[in-house]
Amino acid sequence: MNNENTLLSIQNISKHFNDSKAVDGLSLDIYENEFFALLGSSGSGKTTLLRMLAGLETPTEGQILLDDKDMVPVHASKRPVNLMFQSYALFPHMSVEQNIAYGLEMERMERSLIDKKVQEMLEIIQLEKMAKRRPDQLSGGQRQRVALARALVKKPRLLLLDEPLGALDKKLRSEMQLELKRLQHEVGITFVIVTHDQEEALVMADRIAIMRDGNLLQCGTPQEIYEHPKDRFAADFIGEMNFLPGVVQGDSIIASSKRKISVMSTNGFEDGESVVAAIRPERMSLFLENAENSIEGKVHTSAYHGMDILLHVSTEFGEKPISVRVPIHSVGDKPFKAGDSVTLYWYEKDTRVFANK
Ligand SMILES: Nc1ncnc2c1ncn2[C@@H]1O[C@H](COP(=O)(O)OP(=O)(O)OP(=O)(O)O)[C@@H](O)[C@H]1O
Repeated sequence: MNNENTLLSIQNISKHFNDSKAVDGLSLDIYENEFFALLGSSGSGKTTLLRMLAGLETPTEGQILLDDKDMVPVHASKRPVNLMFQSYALFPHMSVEQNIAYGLEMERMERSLIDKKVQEMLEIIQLEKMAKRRPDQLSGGQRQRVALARALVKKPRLLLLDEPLGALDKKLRSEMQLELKRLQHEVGITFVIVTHDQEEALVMADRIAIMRDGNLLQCGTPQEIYEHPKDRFAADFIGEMNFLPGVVQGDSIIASSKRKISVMSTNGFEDGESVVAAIRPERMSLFLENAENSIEGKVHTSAYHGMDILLHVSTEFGEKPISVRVPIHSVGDKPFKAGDSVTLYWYEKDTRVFANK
């Protein structure tokens, strides 16, 4: 975890390509020893920002301070920063240890020191026994670890990773997410990772920045962002969310069916304003004591997911069925059929309120 010393301060940075504003006046601080994720949909400017940090793209305006020094005038090769691409770009004719040693040899480092550093990295990535193999004799996950070792052996202040797990299959991907986190912790170097996969960002990052249209929509810990998304877009982007439309009245929301939805806070909205009440599917339940909110409905579809059953329930709250995740242990092996009557319960503390737009 970070100790909240600022390592990198991005100040009002922009990159305009002709008339397209890829990054547009973005400011952000990244801490020492932090695992930071830039998350956003395609075209939101993540890669452009990363490339500016690496020195592969010159900002139209703004500053990038690393250890209080402006990096913008500094050539990519002179920055204490390393960028790892999705295609690991290992040298196919070289062994694992030669691949890791390459950057240090280019610096003409003394042989014994190179050997020591390579050995250290091999231990960290747990591939000591495969030091003599060539990349084509390794699995995808092992190749990935070699690429990481190669990027880390020169001990950059900052490691930038652009969709590093994009090429891996789902199972290996989740293994490598944990492995990357472990590695980052062990080497104590700040990682900035670009991903469009919200689950990946939640699992790996100490903090996440959600980017939208070249700017920062929200920045916070995974829990802050999941529990308190800034607006409807962020709520929809991270995890799943039900949105029930209505208008504010006092400290409640009145749905179009006139039914009252209790909320903890109307989030600054005034009486009569058009809003949505937002509730995550796993925070709704078929059995919940003392829940302030409930609604009857009919099962529209039911899908078995192993850990839980995902129900889509038609209610008076609108055309779109409400999604509910029902843990298997709470229903046993009792199947649901379309048309079954159910009642959904949820607490007001789990209900957020956003503008309806
Ligand atoms: N070299 C370029 N010339 C012109 N426009 C560009 C260039 N690079 C990026 N853009 C534009 O800038 C915007 C942001 O692109 P960027 O690649 O940074 O987004 P991204 O969030 O990384 O998307 P993805 O997840 O698809 O890679 C896009 O509209 C893109 O078309």
